[in-house]
Amino acid sequence: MDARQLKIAAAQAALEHVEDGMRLGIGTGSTADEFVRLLAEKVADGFKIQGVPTSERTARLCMELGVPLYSLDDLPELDLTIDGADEVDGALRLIKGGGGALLREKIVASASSRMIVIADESKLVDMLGRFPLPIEVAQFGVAATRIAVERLASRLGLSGEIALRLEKDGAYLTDGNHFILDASFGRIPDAEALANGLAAIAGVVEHGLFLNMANAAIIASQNGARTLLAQN
Ligand SMILES: O=C(CO)[C@H](O)[C@H](O)COP(=O)(O)O
Repeated sequence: MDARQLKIAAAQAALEHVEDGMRLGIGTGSTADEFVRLLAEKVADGFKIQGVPTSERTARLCMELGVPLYSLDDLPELDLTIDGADEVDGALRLIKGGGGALLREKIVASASSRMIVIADESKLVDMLGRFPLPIEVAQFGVAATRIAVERLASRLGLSGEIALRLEKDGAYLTDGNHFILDASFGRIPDAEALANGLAAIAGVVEHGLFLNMANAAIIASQNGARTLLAQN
């Protein structure tokens, strides 16, 4: 299986957890896109779901393919969210936000009774931190926020570049009109301390550490898709 087929395998396995009539959070990224394509085929066959997208990108794809969408304000309590991840550790703690949708992804996952992560095995790590941690920050005072993040990192014994995410026309802007700082700290031994510290910084809107959120992760490899369950 090539990289795309692995994503499709994970998405296909996740679809088995989606029941007729569910209120469904729909994630963002290339793996989540495969899930949307498979879901759209079921919807075309008469399967009923109410979807809440985690980004404008996912909303566009859903609309193009006929997946019914609602806003989270219309459907503030969801049954299940299916989303990708940039990293997954053995305790199903995640780094998310590579696609820039971390704030909406975290809000939607938090509004869901269950979250299932879909990924290929390249995303599995023994400790979070190989992937740069996305931190969504207010545009106002970004230099001061970055210094506050650096000081926090140093208190926790972490170091590494903290880079403003760029795209071709300048700084990358999230759907909420915020900037992203990508923090290359390397291995993060105490993800809880980092998450708590980031949450306490005024300019930080949200960070990409998703701790105690995923109930299951469906990991696709050449041997098929296997499901890891959270211990909580
Ligand atoms: O967090 C995300 C977007 O903000 C994505 O879930 C994450 O980046 C994984 O994307 P992909 O499936 O393309 O590897």
